[in-house]
Order: sequence, then C-alpha cells, then structure tokens
Amino acid sequence: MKPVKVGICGLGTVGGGTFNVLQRNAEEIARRAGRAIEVTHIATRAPNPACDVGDSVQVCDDALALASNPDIDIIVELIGGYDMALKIVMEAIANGKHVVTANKALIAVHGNEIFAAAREKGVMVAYEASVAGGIPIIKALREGLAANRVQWVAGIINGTGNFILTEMRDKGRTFDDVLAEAQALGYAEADPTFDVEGIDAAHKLTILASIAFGIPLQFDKAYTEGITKLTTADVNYAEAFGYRIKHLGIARRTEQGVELRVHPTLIPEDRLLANVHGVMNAVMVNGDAVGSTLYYGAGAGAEPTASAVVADIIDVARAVSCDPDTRVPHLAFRSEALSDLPVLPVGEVETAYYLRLHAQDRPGVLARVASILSERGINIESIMQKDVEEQDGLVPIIILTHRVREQRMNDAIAAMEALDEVSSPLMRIRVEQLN
Ligand SMILES: NC(=O)C1=CN([C@@H]2O[C@H](COP(=O)(O)OP(=O)(O)OC[C@H]3O[C@@H](n4cnc5c(N)ncnc54)[C@H](O)[C@@H]3O)[C@@H](O)[C@H]2O)C=CC1
Ligand SMILES: N[C@@H](CC=O)C(=O)O
Ligand code: NA
Repeated sequence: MKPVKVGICGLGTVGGGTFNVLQRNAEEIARRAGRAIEVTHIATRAPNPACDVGDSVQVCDDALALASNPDIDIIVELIGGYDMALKIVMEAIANGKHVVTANKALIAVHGNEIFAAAREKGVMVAYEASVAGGIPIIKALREGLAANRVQWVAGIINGTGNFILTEMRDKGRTFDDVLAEAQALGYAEADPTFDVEGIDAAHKLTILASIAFGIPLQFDKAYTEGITKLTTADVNYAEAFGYRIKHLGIARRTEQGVELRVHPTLIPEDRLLANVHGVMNAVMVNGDAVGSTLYYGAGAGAEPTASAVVADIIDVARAVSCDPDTRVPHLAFRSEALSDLPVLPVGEVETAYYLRLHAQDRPGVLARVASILSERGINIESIMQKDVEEQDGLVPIIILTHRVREQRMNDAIAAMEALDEVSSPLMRIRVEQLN
C-alpha cells in the first residue's frame, strides 16, 4: 500500500514529540497501520531543537498552505488557539483531508461546526490528544464503553493544575514558582490562565460529556472555577477531616439534565483520584453495566501527548478506505441521534460542602452560623473551631455539610456573610464522595 502522507502544523512541544515518535517507531507503526506513515511537510514559526527534521521533509511557515496541498493526506494541527487553527482545519476538510488535532479549545468551542463539515466531506477529525494527553480516554468512552449508559465522568484533567497543587502540598512551594516550572516543562497552555482558572479542564470536560452522554458540545454552559483562591490552610483543614483537595471536572447525568462543572473538590483521601499526583491525570467513568472504571496516565508533555496524536494518525490511516458511515461517529453517537438533554445551571447542582469562615471569638457566633444552616434544611456533618487567631483577631471555623442544592447554599452563605461577627467572603469548596 502507498504510504500515508502527513503534514504537521506546529512543531512545538507536541508537534516535536509527534515527529520524533513517528520517526523512532516508524517500522513498528507501519506494521500496525498496514502502510508507512511519512511526514512530508511541516509548517512552523520556529525550529524545534529537539527535532532533527532532515532534508526529506519540506518545512515552511505557512500552515494554511499545507491544508490545501494536494500531496498531503492527513493534516495534524498542533498550533493551538482558535483562529488560525480553525482556518487550517476547515480548509483541510474542504480539501478532503483528514485531520488529527490535540486542540481541546478548538474542539470544545467549534467542534459541532467542524464535525458537521467533516461529515459532509466524508473525512475524519480525530482528537484523542485533546483530553488527558496520553490517556486513551476518548477511545475508551467512544468504543470500549459503548455498551453502557454512562452515569458520570469525573477526572483530574489538567496536568499543570495538578502539578501545582501537588508541589504546593508536598514541598511547600509557591504557586508562581511551580507554574513557571510547568511552563518550562511544556505542560502549560500558551495562556496559563487557561490551566489555573479551569478553562482548559472545562474544554476537556465539555468533550468528555458529549461523548459520554451523546449531547452536542456546549462549552458555554460549563461552570468553571480555578485553583487560584485555594490556600495551604484549606489543604490542611481538608486533611484533618480525611480529605484531599483536587481540581476536578465532573459531568453527571440526572433526571433533569447534565451537570457540567470544573472546580476544586474535597474527596476522601482513600479514593484513587485523591492519590493522583504531579502532571498525571486520571479519569473515572461510571457506566450502568461496567460500574466504575479508572484511566490514568500523563496528561501533558511532549511524548505522552504525541502517543495519542500518533495513535489517531494510525487509526485514520487504517480507516481511510472505509465507508464513512461505518466509522465511529465523531461524538460517539450518530449525529442525528444526539440528545437535547439540557446542561443544568450550577445552582441546580447538589453537592456536600466544606466552608471556612473567620469569626470573632464570642459566645453565640457558632450557634448563629448553625441556625442559618438548619433554617435552610442544611445538615452539618462536622464542625471544627480553631482557637488560633488567623485574620485580624478572627478565628477560623470549618464546617462540612451534607448534600444540598447549590442555590440553597448560596442563600445560606449570603446570610452568614451578613453577620457582623463573620468576615466576608467565606471560602466554599464542594465535596464529592465519588462512589
Ligand atoms: N503541551 C502539552 O502537554 C499539550 C498540548 N496540547 C495541545 O496541543 C497544541 C499544541 O500545544 P504545544 O505543542 O504545547 O504548543 P507550543 O507553543 O509548544 O507549539 C506551537 C507551535 O505552533 C507553531 N505555530 C504557531 N502559530 C503558527 C502558525 N500560524 N503557523 C505555523 N506555525 C505556527 C509555533 O511555532 C510552535 O512551534 C495546543 O492546542 C495544546 O492545547 C494538548 C495536550 C497536551
Ligand atoms: N495545559 C494542559 C496540556 C494538556 O492538555 C495541561 O496542563 O493539562
Ligand atoms: Na487522550
């Protein structure tokens, strides 16, 4: 069979890793794909010192030109961002080329339009690397778990954020110091606020929810909260109650609709997800037939991510000659069978809560706080008042509650913050048992 010709757009962390893995494992990859996979063109703005591109590859700086080059079969988009990446992908599809991308921002925000264009042209758009880097979670959800009605998906899906939380907790390093290291290691997004404010995780969760529940991509409806407000004190208090704080993406199907939320979360310290450290990611999927399953691996970095990109290239190379109607649908469910199950506003989500407030050390304060909660039907699981003064003579009170709908908790928090003896704002972190 003729070799498959690949054009790589972007030779940065992931592009460089992809080129190197394709070269190093070329023989083994050809044995799996049934034909050789050749990188014939690369478009990049800067050379990558980690790649020896040689003379046989044509290198240019015009990525859009690759998308219309008739000599290329598969365009691998590894530039990132929305604008140029969208142009390249749509141009490639218009020219009948298959596309492989690691760009979760692009898929989460423009995926519906991209997949519609790809269906029209009968081409594939593969995006395994876009969620949880090297973990084959898209494959697992779209194919391995296809028998199941998926109930929920919960995961640590941003390597940079988990690396920061781990280093802060284990080594007492500062947030900014660890973030700078994550950037130097190539883990972080071009704009690292995407990592630390939960936007990157929300992109990935949007994709996971679509393929788990068969709904269109709806990034604009995801609730997103980052890790920048977490303090070492919260990490320590959580541990005193037997919990760890992880930045989770959670998508859950309920009778009313789909919860789609990214936020710091307390989880019991003995859960597997509580023990995922550093740049590692893990995604737990609960299906009605299989129960809970867990997928673990490196969520970022050159070769772990390249592992997913190259697997997609191999899949595309194998399926090129298939009838497009027999291929796995882009969003796992056939496009005409996607459901209109709504994404729920976060006010309708029900979780337990960790609350940390600072109050004057006077008799009756604790009772007033407790009655605000009980008047709203919110049960207290545990309460801890520290006798150390932390903030302007105020002492911390930490409360764990039972499960309650978020809008009711918002009302209780507003009432607590209105008390003269309590400083505002108080800290709230959602708690999940994940069982
Ligand atoms: N770094 C990681 O660990 C992971 C990254 N991703 C995604 O992979 C994509 C690429 O990320 P990185 O490799 O980290 O980025 P990077 O910044 O290291 O590389 C981007 C490359 O694109 C090139 N480029 C940018 N605009 C261009 C243009 N208009 N024409 C030609 N070349 C252009 C740059 O010269 C650079 O070589 C992004 O969508 C990112 O979200 C996904 C999973 C993991
Ligand atoms: N910036 C992302 C890269 C992979 O998707 C992360 O840190 O997880
Ligand atoms: Na993946």
